[in-house]
Amino acid sequence: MRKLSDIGEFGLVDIISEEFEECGGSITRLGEDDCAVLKLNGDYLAITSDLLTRRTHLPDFMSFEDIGWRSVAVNLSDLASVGCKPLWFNLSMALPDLKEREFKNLIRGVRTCLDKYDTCYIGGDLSEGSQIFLSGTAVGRNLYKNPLLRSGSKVGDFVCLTNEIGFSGVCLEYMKNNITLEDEEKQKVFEEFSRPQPRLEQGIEISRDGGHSAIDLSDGLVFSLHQLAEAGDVGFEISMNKIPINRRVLEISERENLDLMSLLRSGEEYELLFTTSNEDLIDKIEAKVIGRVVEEPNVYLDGKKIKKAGFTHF
Ligand SMILES: Nc1ncnc2c1ncn2[C@@H]1O[C@H](COP(=O)(O)OP(=O)(O)O)[C@@H](O)[C@H]1O
Ligand SMILES: Cc1ncc(C[n+]2csc(CCOP(=O)(O)OP(=O)(O)O)c2C)c(N)n1
Ligand SMILES: [Mg+2]
Repeated sequence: MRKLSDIGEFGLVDIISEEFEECGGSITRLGEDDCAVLKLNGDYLAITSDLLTRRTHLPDFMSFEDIGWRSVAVNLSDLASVGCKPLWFNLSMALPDLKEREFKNLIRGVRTCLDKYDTCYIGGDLSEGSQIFLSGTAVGRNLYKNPLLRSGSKVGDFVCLTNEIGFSGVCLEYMKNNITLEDEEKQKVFEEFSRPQPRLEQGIEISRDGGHSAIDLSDGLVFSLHQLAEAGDVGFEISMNKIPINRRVLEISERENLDLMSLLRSGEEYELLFTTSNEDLIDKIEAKVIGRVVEEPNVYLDGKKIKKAGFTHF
């Protein structure tokens, strides 16, 4: 009998999807987008859940405040990727017997992130547990009746990223392979990892100014390119030299002999990958064009197909 690790995260989502009919009011299908998007009285609402566990998502260098921040940010990033403004947030927690101060710091991190993005805390649940386990749920609304779905890419569109990437990959290399980082580099890498910035402003502008599709990079650039291309039944032609890898990341990679492709697969980054034909939008939000949408399915990097690989659970 197969076990979950033989089936993998996406196989498991398929098993769940087979069990349920399409849901009235939902314009997304189970497993296909970063959020469920629901049409209600002419409005588009988005709802998403993302969870964090100590072993998989929360390295020891993170403070309790960082952990609280991150539990909100990863959920708001999903709302950003469908171009929705966050409204409400709910957090369920299983916790070991922490010190009161640690718990208060965690909650302060939650509050700081919610305040930054003008989102209201509305409830949750608490249980004791052997390890930290935080499951957030966020609800948002699309102001422009143009929720960004993964399926919307059009041939000829520009393929874009909202900002530079790369720190999460360096962080993973540091933790897995113990690469050498100077103190200041280490501090920057840890900070970038601990405080992801959901790209809500850009996501909302992309939706307003006619963006066609979007996804966040939580599973890594390479994986997300494949997911976005597949969902739109199109292909992407990407130029390696256009991918905006942070200058300091490049310096570290060169010095430590890191493989750039593995950095692009690392995941746990929260920039948006999106498609649009609107060059004014790209200029306005200072997005970086990394390639074009083409008819031929698959993802081509400098003309060569790249394998769909990234982080998956189980
Ligand atoms: N337990 C589940 N039940 C139904 N759908 C799920 C479940 N877990 C994941 N999914 C769906 O699979 C897709 C990918 O999930 P996830 O990796 O969490 O998305 P994201 O990377 O955008 O946070 C989403 O559409 C999500 O709703
Ligand atoms: C510092 C660090 N540790 C571990 C990883 C490996 N990793 C890549 S993606 C990922 C989890 C992605 O989060 P997930 O729970 O799939 O988020 P979602 O896609 O649901 O938003 C992990 C642990 C990493 N990239 N960086
Ligand atoms: Mg995932």
